[in-house]
Amino acid sequence: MTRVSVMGAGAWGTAFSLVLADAGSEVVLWARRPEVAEGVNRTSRNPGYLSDVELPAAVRATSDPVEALDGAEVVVLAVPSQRLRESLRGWRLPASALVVSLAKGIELGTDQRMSQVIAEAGAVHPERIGIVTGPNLAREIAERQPAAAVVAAAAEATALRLQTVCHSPTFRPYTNGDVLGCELAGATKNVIALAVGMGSGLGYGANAMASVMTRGLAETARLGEAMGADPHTFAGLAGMGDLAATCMSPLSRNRTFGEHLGRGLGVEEATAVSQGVAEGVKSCESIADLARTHGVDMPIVTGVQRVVNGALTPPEALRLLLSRAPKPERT
Ligand SMILES: NC(=O)c1ccc[n+]([C@@H]2O[C@H](COP(=O)([O-])OP(=O)(O)OC[C@H]3O[C@@H](n4cnc5c(N)ncnc54)[C@H](O)[C@@H]3O)[C@@H](O)[C@H]2O)c1
Ligand SMILES: O=P(O)(O)OC[C@H](O)CO
Repeated sequence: MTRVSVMGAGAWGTAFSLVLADAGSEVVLWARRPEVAEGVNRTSRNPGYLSDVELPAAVRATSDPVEALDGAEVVVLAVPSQRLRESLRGWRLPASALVVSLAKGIELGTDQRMSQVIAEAGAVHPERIGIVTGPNLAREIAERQPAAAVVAAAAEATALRLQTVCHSPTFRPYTNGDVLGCELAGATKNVIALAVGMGSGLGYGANAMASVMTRGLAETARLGEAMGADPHTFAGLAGMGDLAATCMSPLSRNRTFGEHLGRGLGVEEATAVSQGVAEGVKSCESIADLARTHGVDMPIVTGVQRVVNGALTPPEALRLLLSRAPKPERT
């Protein structure tokens, strides 16, 4: 039985703990708040997130990171992207453990992907790092609805080991060696979902949604190719798959946040009425920066960034997108 630590007891850390336990691992879930850890141990439910979901007996919790990490063969990092570096600085990861990121974001200020933050701040060799991504809305996963996912790692042995560790009767992970492409796709789809949400908040329907999704994927793939990713990644689960789930589902925090903006709320007001982290609100800045650095045109990401910064309203951003010079689809 593999001993896995899940560091972060939010919606996805909690749901993924259930997957790992269903796949046969012994899981220790680290929660920042002692009352959350105590609640998990006493009631087999996380009082803070998905509180109606009963967790398997193989999941126990602690608020002590040293206890959580003790003896872990696999460490799963489930804190928001912008909090990963500071979290890693406070933890001592077991020397030989595989380290997996669940976060979908790009770090502000450094423009680093999560695997890069783990290598740098956690002093972990890239061969021991993996990520899990794909169309995985936490609520559906916790209800054991079927889903596929991607386990990406530079080292094939790492990807295969992690695939085994999280392959449950309802969760089907595929391996992928393109860590860069998978991470870019996961972070950028959150920004595209904000744009789709804005369109929905403005009252637009399926045509607008499909147009933003498709052109959003085109600009994501452009950035990926410029940075050296495999173009096929963007048509797969980490790309098209996750984009579709996030943009279409009312469960998505990013899409919902965008809807609030589209209905006229400001970023602070939308944050106040939102539950859980909408990663795209921060990552739009770092992805727009990556686009500038690599000379890639990303009009949807840039439009979202300008709305988030308060430079444009959603209707103004839409008008700008539609008034761009006409061009062939494949440029
Ligand atoms: N919820 C989903 O459906 C889902 C699915 C796939 C991937 N993800 C990704 O997983 C990551 C985590 O998302 P989530 O849904 O669990 O978020 P969440 O908002 O539900 O929970 C975030 C967790 O991080 C903790 N946290 C917040 N600030 C922290 C800090 N400064 N230091 C340490 N811990 C802190 C919170 O206490 C909480 O336990 C995000 O990058 C998200 O994009 C989420
Ligand atoms: O709720 P969101 O918008 O963070 O999306 C959740 C997942 O990333 C979907 O795969």
